[in-house]
Amino acid sequence: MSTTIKIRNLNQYYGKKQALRDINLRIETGMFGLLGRNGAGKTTLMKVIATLLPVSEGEVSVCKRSTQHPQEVRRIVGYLPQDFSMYPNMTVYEAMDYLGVLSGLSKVERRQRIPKLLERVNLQDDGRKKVKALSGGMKRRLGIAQAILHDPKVLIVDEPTAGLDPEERVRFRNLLCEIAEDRIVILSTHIVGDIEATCEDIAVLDAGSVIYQGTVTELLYMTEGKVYSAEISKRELELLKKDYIVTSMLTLGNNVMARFLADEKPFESAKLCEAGVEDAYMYLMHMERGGHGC
Ligand SMILES: Nc1ncnc2c1ncn2[C@@H]1O[C@H](COP(=O)(O)OP(=O)(O)OP(=O)(O)O)[C@@H](O)[C@H]1O
Repeated sequence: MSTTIKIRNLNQYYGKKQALRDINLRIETGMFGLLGRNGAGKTTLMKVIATLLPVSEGEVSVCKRSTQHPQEVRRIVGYLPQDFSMYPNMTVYEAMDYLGVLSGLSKVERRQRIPKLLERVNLQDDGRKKVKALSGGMKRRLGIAQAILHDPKVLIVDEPTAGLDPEERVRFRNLLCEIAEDRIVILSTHIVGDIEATCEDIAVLDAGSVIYQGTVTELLYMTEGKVYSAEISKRELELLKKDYIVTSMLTLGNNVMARFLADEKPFESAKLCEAGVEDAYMYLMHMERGGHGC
């Protein structure tokens, strides 16, 4: 069976408030990144796909199963919400076992599956620890183990790396990439670096609309030739900010190394740089807000 998510003309409302506007997306096997600032509509879209919110208008199907039949979709979708927490007083193994019972797994299946899953998320030595004693990163990994307990074809993870230290973040991202080898993993984040490191296909949401859908490479291509850097004084930086979008800056003694977007070389000492996803994202946001070049 094909692993594809199809979203057609989706409009989603909370009462009168429209959270998603005319979304059309097709998502295939692999890591798919959903990027957008706070309030852009990422969580709403993920909840619709996971059937936690009924579709207001439009059509959503997961592996040819319509979200109008939530039970069918839930069998093939795993979801790790932003504010994941589970049974703090149980041990890791007990919590997994309990969730296995709720998912309808037999005792034999649970005995076979749980140790393998704990190993996959590198918690094989922590089965007897209380859930509340785990670190933030370990809890997130346990969250993944519970979300793939029923071996779903689609795994949806909402802002998983916020608050993790760099080592845990890399470990977590690698885990998601492994899981995405034979299924769809949708990763929602406002951390551009997470997308850069893991996803080839992405969608960028802004104020409920998809403002970009395609590959990271194409997004970078759009910004090629528009990213410059220059060492300037702090006063010059203030002037630069008035005319250009500054995407990063690094203090160098009294000066600043500024990275900014410009359609053409603005002054002699500015050096053309290779575009990064963060630059491309800023460019996209600027164009979306009615910017005419930089
Ligand atoms: N239960 C709700 N009732 C009313 N409005 C809501 C509700 N949940 C979300 N919204 C609104 O819908 C819009 C989209 O919110 P959503 O949580 O999907 O965005 P998000 O991109 O996931 O943001 P974040 O990165 O902060 O999680 C926002 O304007 C938000 O205020």
